[in-house]
Amino acid sequence: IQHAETTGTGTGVLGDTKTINTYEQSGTYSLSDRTKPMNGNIETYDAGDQWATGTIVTDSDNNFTSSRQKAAVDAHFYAGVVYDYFKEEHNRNSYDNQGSDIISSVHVRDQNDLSRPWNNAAWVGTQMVYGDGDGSTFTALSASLDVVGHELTHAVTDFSADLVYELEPGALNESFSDVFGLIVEAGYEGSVDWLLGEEVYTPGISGDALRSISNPTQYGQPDHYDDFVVLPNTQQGDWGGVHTNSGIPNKAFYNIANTIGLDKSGQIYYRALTQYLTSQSQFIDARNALLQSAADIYGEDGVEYNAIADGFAAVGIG
Ligand SMILES: CCCCC[C@H](S)C(=O)N[C@@H](Cc1ccccc1)C(=O)N[C@@H](C)C(=O)O
Ligand SMILES: [Ca+2]
Ligand SMILES: [Ca+2]
Ligand SMILES: [Zn+2]
Repeated sequence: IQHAETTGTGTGVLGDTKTINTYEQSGTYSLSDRTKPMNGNIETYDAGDQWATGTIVTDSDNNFTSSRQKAAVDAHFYAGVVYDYFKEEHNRNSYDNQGSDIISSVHVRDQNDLSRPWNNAAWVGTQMVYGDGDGSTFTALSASLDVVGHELTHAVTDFSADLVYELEPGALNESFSDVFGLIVEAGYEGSVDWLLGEEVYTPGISGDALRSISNPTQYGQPDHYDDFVVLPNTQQGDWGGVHTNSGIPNKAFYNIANTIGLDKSGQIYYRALTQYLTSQSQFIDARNALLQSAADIYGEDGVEYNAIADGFAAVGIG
């Protein structure tokens, strides 16, 4: 059978044209990127408005330009960008450092409410899933690189620190996903916006975002440990407010990155996530893990080390 790695074009959710890595088999093209030094591939599926993996997205002419294909084009392309970041910046081969498949599904609906579009995206332990958004709160979430970076970082976390998704460890889990989502986006776009989800949040309102790293309180998150929000450790309570209290370590990251830059911060944060943090790490443990990582890489009591001590002290930690 004839088959080959091919290069196609696609239209993204926001109307942009992207060049994508596809795979041709017997005249049909699919969203399977086999160009990376992985054991698996980067593959993108259409869940058919269910909570499912679905079927791999295919096209007859290698131009993925239909309306239904747009979210898949973005999920596929941005998964490759995030793969490249972890490989090039941290020499990590996919989320598990074993080169495993990176699978994404778009047009996913919430397992608890299949009746309407899903205003979210997630890592479900085996793959990324993206909702279409209802068009008011969100547009299709794969259209934003910081979302894709956020979700794939959850996979990295699961295969390293494995921070439990509740209370302070859960807020750290969320914060590390925001941190690397932001760093990947800044590296790709050439400048940092300190915002999360601005490209997909409230398509009818310009200039807003789901979260701000530089000013968490702008979107209802605390930016100091004194303002930690106690919520029930239940699904309704967002597992103790993991998306709320992530504002505290997010602000610490802003303080640090604003002092020593995103590249050094990324190296320190990656080392802490993969070498020192564990499933029950609390905010103070993250501070200490980041201090140790900075000392390992840049030396005890260096500018980087002190930026971390100061950045966390400013949010009431350490
Ligand atoms: C299974 C359901 C819960 C999963 C929550 C996922 S990990 C998550 O945190 N998703 C991000 C999506 C995102 C990321 C970056 C920028 C914008 C939006 C998230 O923050 N979801 C919000 C809406 C939430 O779940 O409260
Ligand atoms: Ca952003
Ligand atoms: Ca908006
Ligand atoms: Zn998350």
